[in-house]
Parts: sequence; C-alpha cells; structure tokens
Amino acid sequence: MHTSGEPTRIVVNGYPELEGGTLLEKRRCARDKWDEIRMRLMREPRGHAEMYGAILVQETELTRSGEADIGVLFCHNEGYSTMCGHASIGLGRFLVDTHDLNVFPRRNGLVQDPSTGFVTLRLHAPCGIVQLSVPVKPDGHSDPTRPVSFLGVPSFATARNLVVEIPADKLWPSLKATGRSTVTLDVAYGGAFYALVSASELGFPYGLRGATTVTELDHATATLKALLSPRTELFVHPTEADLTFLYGVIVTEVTAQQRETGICFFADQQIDRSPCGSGVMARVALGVAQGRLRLGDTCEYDSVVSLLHGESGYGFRGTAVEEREEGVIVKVDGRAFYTGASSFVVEEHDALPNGFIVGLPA
Ligand SMILES: O=C([O-])C1=[NH+]CCC1
Repeated sequence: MHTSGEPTRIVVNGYPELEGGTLLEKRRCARDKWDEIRMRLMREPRGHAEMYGAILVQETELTRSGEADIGVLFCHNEGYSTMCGHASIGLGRFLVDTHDLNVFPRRNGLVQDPSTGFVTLRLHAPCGIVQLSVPVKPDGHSDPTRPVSFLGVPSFATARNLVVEIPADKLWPSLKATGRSTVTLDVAYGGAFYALVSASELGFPYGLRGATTVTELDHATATLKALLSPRTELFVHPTEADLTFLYGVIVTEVTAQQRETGICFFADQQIDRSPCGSGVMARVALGVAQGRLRLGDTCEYDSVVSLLHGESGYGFRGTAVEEREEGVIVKVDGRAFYTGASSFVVEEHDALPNGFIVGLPA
C-alpha cells in the first residue's frame, strides 16, 4: 500500500514465529535472529532504499489481554521503528478488508459503529496501542474516499528552543551564508522521538519550496542527528528503554494559519513521502506545549509529495484531542491506497540473498 506516496509493504505470510512474550521482545528477536528477511524485503532488488514495511504479529501481551486486536513491527532501510502513522493508516484499511483469518484471526470480532459507519480496531505497535477508525462502505469493505484516522499514544515535548552548535567543518552552505553557526530546534515524542527544526532556522529563507536542495537538507539533518543522538537525556521514554533514541529529524515550514509543510528524514536518512503520522503527533504535542495549539485545534500537514497534489485531503490532519498526565492524545487522519500484492523468493545460488543499497556496504 501507499499513504500519501509513502510505501508500506505488509508481510502477511511466510514470516517465522518470533520468540518472546512481549511485542518488544519479539522486536528484538526479529532484529537479532531474522534481520535478513527485513533486508531482503526492504533492499534492492526486491525493495529500494526508501522502502517501508509492516510485519504482522498475531499474538502479543496486549492481544492476549484483549486490549489489542493484532500486533505489528515496523521496519525500514536500517531496522525496526517504534511507531509509524502512515503504515498504521494503510494497515487500518488492509485489516478491515482482509477476511483471511490466518492473516487476521480477530477480523470477525471487529465491530462497525452503525451511526458512523466506521470500524474501530486496536493495533499494538512497539510504542503502545494505536486505535484506528476505518471508514467502511455498506458492502463491508474499507472506503478509500474517506480518511482513516487513529488516536496515537501520549505525545510530549522533551526540549524546546534547544541551541545546537554546528562544528565549522559540518556547516552547510545555506547556514554558512547566514553567518550563524548555531541552529535552534525542539525535540518531541509521537511514538518515536523527533528533532523538529524550521527550514528558515537551517538557513533556507524561502522554506522548503525555495532553492533548497535535498542534498543540503540531507547533510543538515544527518549532521543534527549525529550531534543530538548521543544526548540521550533528550529522548528518555518514561517506561521503555527500547524507545529511547532519536528516530528522525523533521524540517518544518508554516505555510498558513494551522497549516505546515515538512520533510522527515528518518532511519538511515530515508525521506518520508507522507507527512509522517508519528511526526504529526510530535508536532501537535509541541504546538500544545508552546501554546500555539489548544485542545480541539486541527492543523493540516503536507509533505513535499502531498504538496504536489494541490487538492486537499492528500496530506494528514492532526488534532489535539485530550491532555493526559503522560502527554497529549493526538488524532491523525490520512488516506492510503493499495498498490498490489507480491511474493518474493531467494534462490539458493543467489549471490545477493540479502539485497543491497547502492552506496552502503551490503
Ligand atoms: O508516518 C509515520 O509515522 C512515519 N513514516 C515513515 C517514518 C515514520
């Protein structure tokens, strides 16, 4: 599937049983014991450097307790993430549409709200429960003309107006041209930790649509990620050590009242083609912390791809729904579409069984 242009390759069959009782233990098992499967599905020639995946996990500690309907592990060019909004939106449609009980045993237990026509399903992601609301047509299939929405895990800001000094040998031309050697940014959590920095702060006065090159953006965000990642005090998750790391850097640009564009560099400098749902959770939580957004406020988020589709409804919307002690509950909505179904093989004599990414060691 794709969500505003960002792919989600949903693994529905053939993946081995993961050891471990909890989803986070299963995530470690996937990483430590079966990572070649991720590489084969994400990398060339079966995938590409920007591929994204979702591995369905039938049983977790929260499906056993009845708090979730199915588990998922998200994966990408570098490893396994803790939250993914664009993939959750695609999974919402897919899980409602699949009637194969080997793929989704709890499909028949889903309840459709007759008043709204939406089916609710609870996805257990490594960061916690993502509660999806999927619009359904009278024939019981998901409705591609209306957005899927989800309520994310409590999201919060961990640093505001953080000044980062850029070493002279790492300065990029647009920042050097400003005469500055510092960048001021924020850090927030939306199921994963992001550094959030405006395009103008990086030295791009005309924002993301100006003469900004992806190469310079890539260098700037990779530099910031390398400088910030060792500062783990910025990414402390209240309960899970597995979630304590900087996942991405999002370059933002306010384009109108409660409307933003952004480009998210995540994992090994992958670029999210979607507005990045977990990033939207983090950005809304930051907006509430800064007093820019109040409960009930909705902000529109575009990506460099959804901007190309001028019509509305191709970006994501983020709404601050509830403020809890642990953080802000954000509702995110967006649209996903099917792109096809595939089967993949690796023959015994294939000299590149785990694929490759041009420019990176195999
Ligand atoms: O939508 C999302 O949260 C993300 N898409 C790719 C990285 C995270």
